[in-house]
Amino acid sequence: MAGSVLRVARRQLSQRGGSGAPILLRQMFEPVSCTYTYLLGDRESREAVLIDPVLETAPRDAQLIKELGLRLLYAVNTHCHADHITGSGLLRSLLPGCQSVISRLSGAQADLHIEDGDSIRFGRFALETRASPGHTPGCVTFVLNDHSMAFTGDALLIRGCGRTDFQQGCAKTLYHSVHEKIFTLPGDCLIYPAHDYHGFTVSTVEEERTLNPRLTRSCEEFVKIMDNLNLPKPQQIDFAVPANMRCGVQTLPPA
Ligand SMILES: N[C@@H](CCC(=O)N[C@@H](CCS)C(=O)NCC(=O)O)C(=O)O
Ligand SMILES: [Fe+2]
Repeated sequence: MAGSVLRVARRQLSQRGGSGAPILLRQMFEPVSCTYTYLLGDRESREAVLIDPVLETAPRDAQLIKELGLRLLYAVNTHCHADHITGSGLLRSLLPGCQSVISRLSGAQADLHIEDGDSIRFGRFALETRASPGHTPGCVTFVLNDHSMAFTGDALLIRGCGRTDFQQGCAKTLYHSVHEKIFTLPGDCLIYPAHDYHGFTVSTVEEERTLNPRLTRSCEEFVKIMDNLNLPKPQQIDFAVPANMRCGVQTLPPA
């Protein structure tokens, strides 16, 4: 009895932000590319960040941010997306004060370039940047500072992972990224991916560590699986990648 009460108390604590205060979290969906955009905010300071916005749904996101009385500091990208145009360039115009963010290794334009170990602060919270290359060389995973949730982009999907057959992808690199940068997080750490094609919304480190059909295999077997996915290329790749190298807009005016 005492043990179960303690476990519940621990879980409640871990679902709060690093400061002990509850974080504001919204998961939003863009149905054409099946992309999840995440809004995280500090209820006290009203500072917020948006992860992986999509061009077409950026006006929706901006409206929600205004309705909730939040101040968007950063529109961040987990990587240079191949299947949709990022909304980060449009959001910095719609919400003055917002800065676009992407990893330096992506080679893409943005107001701020981040690297492994960098923190993105908003109010009492912070997102730690963990380089998780393999799907692309510049992929990063964002981990809330209390390690209660991770935003894995396309490195780790629910029961899957990002493909490695374009944008200088590398299956062996992805395998090591997931095992070393994501599977080392606490088992009850929530996994929020950039996409889902099967109707799932969230997973945990423990679930993926034990049930992911690709990443529970050896590295050698994983590479074979990834070499034989034979997926059609994303419909928007030919114009999305060049656009995303420019933050999703033609020119990047001053922030
Ligand atoms: N049909 C979609 C593209 C689907 C796709 O290729 N998804 C990528 C992630 C976005 S770059 C992926 O890595 N998929 C892995 C998988 O196992 O499905 C479209 O045309 O946009
Ligand atoms: Fe991707």
